[in-house]
Amino acid sequence: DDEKVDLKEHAEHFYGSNQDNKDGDCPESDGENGISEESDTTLEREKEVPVKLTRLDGVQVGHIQEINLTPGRSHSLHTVNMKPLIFEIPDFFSNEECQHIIRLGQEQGLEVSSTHQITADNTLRLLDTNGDQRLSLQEMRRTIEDGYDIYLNDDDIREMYFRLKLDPNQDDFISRSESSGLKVRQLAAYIKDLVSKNPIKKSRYSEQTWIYPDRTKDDLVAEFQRRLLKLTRLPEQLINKYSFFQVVKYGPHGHYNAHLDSAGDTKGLPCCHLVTTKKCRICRYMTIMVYLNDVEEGGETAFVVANNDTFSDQTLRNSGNINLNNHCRESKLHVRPQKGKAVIWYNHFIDEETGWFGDVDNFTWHGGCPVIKGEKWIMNRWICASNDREVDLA
Ligand SMILES: O=C(O)CCC(=O)C(=O)O
Ligand SMILES: [Fe+2]
Repeated sequence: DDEKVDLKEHAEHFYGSNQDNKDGDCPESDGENGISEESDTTLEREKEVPVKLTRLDGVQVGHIQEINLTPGRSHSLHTVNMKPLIFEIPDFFSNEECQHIIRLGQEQGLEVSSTHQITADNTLRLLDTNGDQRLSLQEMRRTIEDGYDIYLNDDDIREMYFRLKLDPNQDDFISRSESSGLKVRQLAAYIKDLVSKNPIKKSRYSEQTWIYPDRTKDDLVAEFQRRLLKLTRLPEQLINKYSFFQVVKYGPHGHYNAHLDSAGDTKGLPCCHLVTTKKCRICRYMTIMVYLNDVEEGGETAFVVANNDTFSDQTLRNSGNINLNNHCRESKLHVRPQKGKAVIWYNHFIDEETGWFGDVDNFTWHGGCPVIKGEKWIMNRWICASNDREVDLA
């Protein structure tokens, strides 16, 4: 799953700042003093008003709106949270529909989810964050998380030091001289071996498959597309293109550590859905996730920093709360899995000037808490957009 690698690589550097490249094709705005009195000119201008992205109005937490998504059935849209904006639709899928999607996934065959290839190349960056010329346990933990997307606790790290003879004086610090004996190749091999025996240490412990609506002549998949269009009221090009979705199964201990489903944009990288190169960023405007079964225990979707006053990438990473396998309860908001329930959120804001793809919403950091009992099936549908409205609407 290459794109997850990209998400991780790029996401880190990008949030927080707002340096969208807004020159070029930005439509002329009629600001306060640009309004013409002449009616024909006004008409002319109205024709040119560019299509905008839509964003449902949450109003306030607990707000319920009746919505019409499919003939003969009524649905309701519940506002779960405002920061970030999250909605739920109970019974978005009926029991039969959930079964049907699970079957589609099973028929296609699930594969182990992966986010990162552990390679023995020498790119590991030792994160001496406080610059004291030695690595604390926390700094080593962060080094391994960043380098390999593997989540260790202090005892795992001590065990690793012992096996690799990295910390002979056992003071829990890797000094400069100790780190000179650190062979990245050896470390990578150790981590690889540890994870093969202990997949629970991976950031994502699940199985998955992709379903492509255009290749799947399936009535429900087509119906799903229609429901999305009615729900989101987005231009249909956005719904019809890149319409593939993921079916995911978590077994006992299955989890997905916290992440953003999309990346920010300060380096001006192209969106991954528009290019075939690896140097790209994931551009997903919305996430629609549906629980396909009831989980006996655990498996909540956790929004790690929801409703915090401020967001800091470093604070989040140092807190250890990305590791939902160990820190699920520390998250600020939990959504309970419930068969057929859809959870919907916006990974990006709408850019005020362009009316199109804006900044990433850092408050959407989220993941799946460990399944304690039973299994958990979900489907993930992402609605992609980019900074180029013309390309998106083509
Ligand atoms: O399993 C969950 O609740 C969250 C899954 C998720 O965030 C993802 O697959 O991107
Ligand atoms: Fe996600």
